[in-house]
Amino acid sequence: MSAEVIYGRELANDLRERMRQEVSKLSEQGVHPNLTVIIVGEDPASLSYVRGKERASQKIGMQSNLIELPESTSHQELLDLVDSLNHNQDVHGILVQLPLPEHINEDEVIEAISPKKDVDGFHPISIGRMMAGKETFLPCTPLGILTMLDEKGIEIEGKHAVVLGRSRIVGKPIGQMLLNRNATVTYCHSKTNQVDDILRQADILIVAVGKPSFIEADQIKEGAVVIDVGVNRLEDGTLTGDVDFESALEKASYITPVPRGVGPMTITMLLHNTIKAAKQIHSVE
Ligand SMILES: Nc1nc2c(c(=O)[nH]1)N[C@@H](CN(C=O)c1ccc(C(=O)N[C@@H](CCC(=O)O)C(=O)O)cc1)CN2
Repeated sequence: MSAEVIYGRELANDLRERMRQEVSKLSEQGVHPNLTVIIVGEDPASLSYVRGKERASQKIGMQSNLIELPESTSHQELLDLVDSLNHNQDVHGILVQLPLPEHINEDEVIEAISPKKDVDGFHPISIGRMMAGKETFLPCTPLGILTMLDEKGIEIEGKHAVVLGRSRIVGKPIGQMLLNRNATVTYCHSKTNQVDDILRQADILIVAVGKPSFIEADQIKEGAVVIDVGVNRLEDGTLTGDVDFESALEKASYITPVPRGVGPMTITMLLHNTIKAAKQIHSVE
């Protein structure tokens, strides 16, 4: 078998074109969706992601503010900034780029963001609503993954989905979101026993561990759908996923590449959530 490769980049481009039209319609109604992104410090990867978010927003005609703060910014200064953005009527989406420097308490900062503007979907209220299966902002990477599966017509209900990784951004929420769609979900992590036996049972395998080529073909069930969320920069500067793409290609039915797979969908879903926030705040359709 040779898997079909799911290119998130292509789907992201189609979706962003539709969003561009939506933003233009909203502007005619006097609503100008605004995404404000805060970055603290100068981590090169994070800087590149936030600039990507700014570019993507501007390309679809959305207003975007990028606030770059020095590493020395205090916890209180960041909380005060978030508070002022919560009260700023012109701002619809607030995103604080993670990770934050160690002296800042990430949880407190996330909890300070108004749930109405929580376009990352990381606020405990958003997470709680997601767990209850209620309408809310869903975290961008998992939402991008579900959108890719749906776009390909891949059945989720009744399937055994195995999630390797339990991060706040990807692992935990994607498992819950697949459960909400009636998949049978198993989480695996660094302390899981006999992990390979579990991985080989996966109809849908989500890998988000941040270790280059961690998963090889012999850990994958024949015909599985393999979603690679890893973004690992190698010493030679190339980017690779958590899955050994070439060998997995022969075993899977569908597979996402790195780059051009899940990554571009993350930013696309952020734009989607910001448009949704603007519509909700202004009560327009
Ligand atoms: N507040 C948040 N912080 C972080 C998030 C998040 O969703 N919200 N996710 C990650 C980083 N991230 C977005 O912020 C992100 C990672 C990767 C990509 C992406 O498009 N990857 C490309 C390759 C890009 C490259 O060449 O480096 C791909 O996979 O094709 C987008 C966004 C952590 N922090």
